Amino acid sequence: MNEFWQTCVRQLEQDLPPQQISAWIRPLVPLAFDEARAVLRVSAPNRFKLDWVRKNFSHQIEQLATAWYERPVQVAFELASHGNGAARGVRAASAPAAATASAEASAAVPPPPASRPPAGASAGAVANAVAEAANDRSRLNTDLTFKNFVTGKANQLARAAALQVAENPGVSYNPLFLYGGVGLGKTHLIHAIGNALVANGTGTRVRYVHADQYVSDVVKAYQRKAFDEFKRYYHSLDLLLIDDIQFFAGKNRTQEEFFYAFEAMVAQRKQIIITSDTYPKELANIDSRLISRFDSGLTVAIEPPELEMRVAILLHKAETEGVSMPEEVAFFIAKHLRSNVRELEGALRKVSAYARFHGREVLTVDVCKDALKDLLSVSNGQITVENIQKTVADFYKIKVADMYSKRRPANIAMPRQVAMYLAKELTQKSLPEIGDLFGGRDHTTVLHAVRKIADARSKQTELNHALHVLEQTLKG
Ligand SMILES: Nc1ncnc2c1ncn2[C@@H]1O[C@H](COP(=O)(O)OP(=O)(O)OP(=O)(O)O)[C@@H](O)[C@H]1O
Repeated sequence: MNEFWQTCVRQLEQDLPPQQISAWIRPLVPLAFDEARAVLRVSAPNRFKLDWVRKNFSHQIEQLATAWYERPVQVAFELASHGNGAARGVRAASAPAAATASAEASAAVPPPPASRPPAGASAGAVANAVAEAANDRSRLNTDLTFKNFVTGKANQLARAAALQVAENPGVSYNPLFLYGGVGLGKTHLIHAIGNALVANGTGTRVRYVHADQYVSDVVKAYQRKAFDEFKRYYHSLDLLLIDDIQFFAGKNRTQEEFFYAFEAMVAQRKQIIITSDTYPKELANIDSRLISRFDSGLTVAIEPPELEMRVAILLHKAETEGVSMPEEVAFFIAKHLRSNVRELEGALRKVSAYARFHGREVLTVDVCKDALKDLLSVSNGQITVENIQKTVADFYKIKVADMYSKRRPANIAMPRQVAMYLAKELTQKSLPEIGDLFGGRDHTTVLHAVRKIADARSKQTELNHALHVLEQTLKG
């Protein structure tokens, strides 16, 4: 297993910039490989790193492990405990080190105050230790700041609102509700707000929590009958950043607890910032009193970046990672990859690893074409009806098959009509051809859909916004 791990790290070093290797990969410790279940256990030094690595690198590590062991391998991340030999990744002076005896133990328990730095430490070291402890408690990622958040038309409103909240927490917009599709920078922006407040040095108690984690904190508080402690902790925060709130769907007890925390915090002018993949009223299986609270502050969308912004993001990321990228190369990538920033980051990593591996010092369009062959073949070419059907189905979270099916419940019929409207608007296909591609429907059905959506779009702001996002995603 150790041999695998060394090879795995070496391979990741080819694909990822050095900062990411030292921040996320080096602190991981392989614990054991369970032959029977084909599970590789890997520990991370704290909850934040664990969540981040699980979200961003587990796929790559699993692929490497699968290739090494020559069968599908699953990677199970867990928090380092003092006993599992991974403690070297845990900062001795940081508060959570004391609290993370096991993965679960720290979850519902409020982190203790920062422990005293060791005697004899310099003032700078003390400040660093305190800042590190604050960051560990807050689960903030210090790499995600306003400074490295590229702004454009798609996110300028969200960024302005975020800056405003960072300057006047609890006063201006409470809650701030940010919504948008995957990989568009919602998480980045809320960490930036948290980091800005921690950097003020006013001792603001900040906590970033993914909605999934909050749900599991509620479950653990339940199991341990520790609700008072749970409440005291969440209600005592000055800033709560809660990511991907759509994961509260159907979790009634979690919603109830969150409702109390929300009311308590807002009444005391403590700031709450929420992200979601959709705007409040569109959230499914969330209590209506919560939805109305979510909408009571400021709700702002982050939209997919337009071409120039995608170029700016690529150039910025390339520069920070020490990759020299000519503008024409950035334009080439940005023209072909249109959906989100995470996809652009992945492309940049691929291109630079490919260039390094093949000894190509200068990135050219030809290098990109080779390096991104797989990605480009998927996104290449004109807008097709199939592409529209898939994009609309993803957006409304229905099955692509429902685009052709005869089912007619409203949650399917409306997206299908939207897809027909976009097919008419964005492709050269005739009404009968579109009808055929939607499960052999008559051209009058398509015409009806096109007229209906065009009319509704002019009257309903939310629909107009959704269509704008879809058009942007499809056209780039
Ligand atoms: N405007 C931006 N400038 C610089 N980097 C960005 C920008 N927007 C997004 N990113 C980067 O893109 C990646 C994905 O962003 P992030 O995780 O914030 O997306 P998200 O909207 O929270 O997505 P999800 O809903 O999937 O969690 C991150 O590495 C983030 O730093």
